[in-house]
Amino acid sequence: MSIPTISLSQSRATLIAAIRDACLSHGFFQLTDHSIPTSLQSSLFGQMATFFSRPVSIKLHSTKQDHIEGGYEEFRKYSLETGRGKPDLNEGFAIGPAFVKNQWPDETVYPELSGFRKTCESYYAAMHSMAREVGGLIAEGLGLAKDYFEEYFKDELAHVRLIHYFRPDTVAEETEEIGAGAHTDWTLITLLLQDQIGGLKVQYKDTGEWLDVPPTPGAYVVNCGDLLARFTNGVYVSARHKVLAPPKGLHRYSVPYFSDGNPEYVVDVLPMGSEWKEWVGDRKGEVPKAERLWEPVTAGDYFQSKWLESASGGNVENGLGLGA
Ligand SMILES: O=C(O)CCC(=O)C(=O)O
Ligand SMILES: [Fe+2]
Repeated sequence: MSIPTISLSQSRATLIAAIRDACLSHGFFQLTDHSIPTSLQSSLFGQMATFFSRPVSIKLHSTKQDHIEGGYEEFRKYSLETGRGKPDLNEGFAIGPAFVKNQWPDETVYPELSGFRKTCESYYAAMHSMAREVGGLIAEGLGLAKDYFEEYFKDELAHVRLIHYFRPDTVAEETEEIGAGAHTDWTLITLLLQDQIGGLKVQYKDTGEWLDVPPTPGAYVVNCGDLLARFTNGVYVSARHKVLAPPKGLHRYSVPYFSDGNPEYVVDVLPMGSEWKEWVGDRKGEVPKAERLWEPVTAGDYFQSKWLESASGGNVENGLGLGA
């Protein structure tokens, strides 16, 4: 059993149906034959390796100042698994849209980082278009117009997060350590690029089994987030996933694009089209209010509440920011 791999170069109808099946079963799939250039992916990985290899004191100069901004996020800053009580073994660099403050490293002071900002901005723009494209395919699969989510994507407060996972010397090899604790994403969809190290696992809702998401060069791992689950009243799966810490000496790099939406957008059960009937059996038509699983929420409020939960210490007994 593994998550499906779906090629973007097939007939639109087949593609839409394949994505819908994946959203209904695993909530995860890999997308191949997309239009993101390999050269952009490799320059991004190159820039990430250079940035994260700088001393912490330098990286701290570009520390992110609040939840919507971009910038450096220290090792062990977050704990994604509610109640696990331990911080995740990763550091990151968040990139927000141009209308928020991004704490870029000063490339005149650190010439080794020249091109970092430009590469990150190109990558962000490419991911925003890809998210809109995938959003269109998902909308059509729900029997809605292709541009149904346009208002959601307009002035979207999405973030790309450059992530660097490693096991510090102080953490024994034999301990089972977690790079990112089990969680669901807070997004409509997430588009993730991962390197060849592996360690990402997704829980299959029917059996509880943890399935590997095997590294596939250049492919995007796409998953449904909590907002897509809310839009579909829980029919599309926002699956739990986690990342194991790499073995000592190995470094894993991954890059999710979190489609968190326009902060003002109200997320509520969709007016599902006629096809909804055919593929969801007895849950047909517009889902009656009495059966709704969640109350409407703005995308911005949802993002803020989840961010505070993972960063405030809510998931870690003695607070966060413990440093490496
Ligand atoms: O690094 C990965 O493979 C996944 C990261 C992730 O799930 C997250 O940051 O939400
Ligand atoms: Fe995630």
